[in-house]
Amino acid sequence: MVNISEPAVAVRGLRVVRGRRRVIPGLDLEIPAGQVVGLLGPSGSGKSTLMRCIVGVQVIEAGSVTVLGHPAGSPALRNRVGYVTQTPSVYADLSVRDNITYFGRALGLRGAQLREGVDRTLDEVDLQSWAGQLVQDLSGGQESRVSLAAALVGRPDLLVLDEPTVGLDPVLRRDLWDLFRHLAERGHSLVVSSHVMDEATRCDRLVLLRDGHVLADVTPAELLQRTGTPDADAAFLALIDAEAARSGERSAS
Ligand SMILES: Nc1ncnc2c1ncn2[C@@H]1O[C@H](COP(=O)(O)OP(=O)(O)OP(=O)(O)O)[C@@H](O)[C@H]1O
Repeated sequence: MVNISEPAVAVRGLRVVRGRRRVIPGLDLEIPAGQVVGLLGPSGSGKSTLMRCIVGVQVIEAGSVTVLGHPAGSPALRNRVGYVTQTPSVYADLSVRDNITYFGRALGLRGAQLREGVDRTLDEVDLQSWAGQLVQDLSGGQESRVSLAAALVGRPDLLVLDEPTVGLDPVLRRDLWDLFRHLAERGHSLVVSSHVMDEATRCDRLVLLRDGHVLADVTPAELLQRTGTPDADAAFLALIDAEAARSGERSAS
């Protein structure tokens, strides 16, 4: 289990170039352990890039990313960090149960522990009744839940989820956010990206990104209080407007 007095993730002076663009120009951030932290921001703001840095699959230009006390991507983190990308990464020609069993086994689960882990995870992502179905015969939302299950089955200390609720109906979205909360209460740390601002209120903490910068790193209540707005959508727009006004003042002076 994670030591919750230490941050789950510490990012210092991070710079990342993708293609010819510096998409993260210098970012410092701490993600506390045992919380659900939302990574929010417009398309192209750098959410997926930052997540790739956290799981250690992104080449970085400068800076450091420390995860659970180790450099991101270290072998010591292999079984401790779960990552779900926007594109489902499971085997289309295997059943739902066989996929989750395969990933559980790869993470070292065996025997009764493996069977119980697979059943519990199928329940959590609400796929028990689809367990015998081939993944290629599932809907997009069901397939993305199989990907989530594959990451969940090993009970990683840190779960990094890139837009896990895209394409899901409101009931499933609510159930998944309840599951994230339940995992955080058990000491797991979660970083969840989203475009959907109303999901912000389900997080313990919010990191709002824009153009690879941290625009705000606050609790949902602080966000509304700071901006004097009624909801997260309006708050985000208020922060963007305030930043544009500041940079306008800087370039005029
Ligand atoms: N493979 C790549 N090569 C070059 N540039 C890239 C690549 N992937 C992403 N980028 C650029 O990096 C920037 C950040 O992209 P990123 O995918 O991290 O944003 P995002 O906030 O996750 O967006 P979205 O919400 O649309 O998924 C964008 O300007 C994007 O065009």
